[in-house]
Amino acid sequence: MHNLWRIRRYVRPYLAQMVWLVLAAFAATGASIAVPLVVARVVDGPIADRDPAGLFGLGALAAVFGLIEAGLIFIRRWTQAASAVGMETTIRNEVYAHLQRLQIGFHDQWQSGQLLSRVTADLSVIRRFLSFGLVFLIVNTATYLTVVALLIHLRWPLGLLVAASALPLFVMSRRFSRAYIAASRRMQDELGDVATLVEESAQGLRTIKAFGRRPYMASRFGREARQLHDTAIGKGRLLALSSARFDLVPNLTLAVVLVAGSVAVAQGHMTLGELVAFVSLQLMLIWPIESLGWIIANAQEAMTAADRIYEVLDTPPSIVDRPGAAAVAEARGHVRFEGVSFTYPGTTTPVLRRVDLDVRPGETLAIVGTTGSGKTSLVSLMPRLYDVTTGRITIDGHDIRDIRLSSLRRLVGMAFEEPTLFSMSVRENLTLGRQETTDDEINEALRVAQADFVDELPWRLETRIGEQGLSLSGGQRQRLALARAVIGQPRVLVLDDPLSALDVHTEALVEEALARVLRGTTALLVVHRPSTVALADRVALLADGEIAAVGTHSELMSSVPAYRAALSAEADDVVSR
Ligand SMILES: Nc1ncnc2c1ncn2[C@@H]1O[C@H](COP(=O)(O)OP(=O)(O)OP(=O)(O)O)[C@@H](O)[C@H]1O
Repeated sequence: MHNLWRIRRYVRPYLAQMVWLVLAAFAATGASIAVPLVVARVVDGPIADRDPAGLFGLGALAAVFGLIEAGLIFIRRWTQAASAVGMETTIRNEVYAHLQRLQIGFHDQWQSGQLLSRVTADLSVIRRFLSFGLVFLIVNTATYLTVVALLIHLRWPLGLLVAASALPLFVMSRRFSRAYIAASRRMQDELGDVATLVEESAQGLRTIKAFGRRPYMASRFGREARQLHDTAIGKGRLLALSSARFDLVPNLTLAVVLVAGSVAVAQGHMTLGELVAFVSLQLMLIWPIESLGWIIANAQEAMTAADRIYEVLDTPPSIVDRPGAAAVAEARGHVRFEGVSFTYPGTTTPVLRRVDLDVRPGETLAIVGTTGSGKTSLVSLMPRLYDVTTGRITIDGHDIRDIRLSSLRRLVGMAFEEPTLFSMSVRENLTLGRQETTDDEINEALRVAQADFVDELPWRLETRIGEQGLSLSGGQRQRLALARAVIGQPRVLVLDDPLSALDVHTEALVEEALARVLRGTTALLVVHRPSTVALADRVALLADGEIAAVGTHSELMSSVPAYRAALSAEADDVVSR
């Protein structure tokens, strides 16, 4: 309940609209309550007196009330839709922005399908609650109380009987809500699991097909979908059973009222018109009671949805600007790792231990090591994708945690082994972090990355690339990612094996152009192939998370057998790939 209550912050801007719509709903209910009272007058007046002229006036009055009710319902529904969609959009934008702010460590630990279902399905549940559940909860409760008060006023013994029927309804609704909340949380979590599977399968479709794993994946998906189906059926059954029970109470009460009311009319304690009005009013209670099950269900779902959304929103981003962090406009690019150790969040074994490195301005340091030795982890610390666990990394003597993140990410350009391109134009992909880049700078970056294939694309820089750039080859994607990293000549360039998908000829061309870029910038270069090592001034050998040796390529070749082994193992690996 607490988290659902917190949603009120998003309701506040729409408070005036919400008040209007509740007032409209009240007025509409008032108009509909008035109709049975007019009918009572019709029965006891013109019908009993056989006065057709009187009938006309009261009939017109009932029609006016009917029209007013219809008009007010239109106003309510219209305002309702606009305000609820507005609130949903605001929350969705906030959750999305928060997800962007959260560190990579958070995303490592959360399945993307779970996040997806929170941003879509859970928010729709909250929208439904704000637009229907909440409004009907208020209006139906008020209708119920008003009608019961009127019934007691009309004929108190029968009215009290109707009021007493609220007791079993109360007991039933408590039981129902307890069972339903567990079922709805289970279903929302399972929905997230299914979304994760769909997303993974869409991304890994090629691998699945290539390994002939379609039947296996289909059966895995079938199992999850079946589970979701069973939970949904269980939830539906719970709702159906409760709705039937909720429905039974007013109908049984109605039967008792009809019998007792007829006796009262026969004994002259009540007029026929009063009985008609009583029964008509009592019929008006059926919808508020029937809808009780649905409203409780909707409120429970909204509570679990709010819990799930706040699980994300309440996770504070851990990689943020420190208080007093400053922008660094000009840097020479002197990079130092001082006693750096790093353990991935949520794990206990350090993947980097006591790493000390000194990369002078303009120097290129290659990082070599066997697979799993921690190369990617090491370079990921540079743009603060993760923060060091102990020790520090400095640029020109500033701890990178004391540099504003926006400034740091301008100083540091990065290309990953797995290049991610977005469903946008080549230009937008290239200038992702630097919108102000000129065409000349873009062309220069494309030249360095040997990405002249862009000229042959149908709309050159404006060509949209498919989802994740799938319509490009692996090598083409890598070259675009490399161009993106070198654009604007960042002071520190971090390249995590950016040439792995290139053929030998293209690689040689890229290396040649890259050599010129590297002269003007400090670079950390994760390298697998001996040929790429030539780009570096010095090499650091990483073994099992520790720096085993630092020196020039020829020094290490001649004096460190582990270096020779690491490079030849990588070379073998490349050949076998
Ligand atoms: N997100 C993560 N969470 C937990 N552990 C991780 C994560 N990413 C990598 N690791 C672990 O950290 C260690 C170092 O991985 P890393 O990717 O840095 O090695 P690498 O030298 O770059 O390997 P490769 O040459 O295969 O790319 C490995 O044992 C890996 O299992």
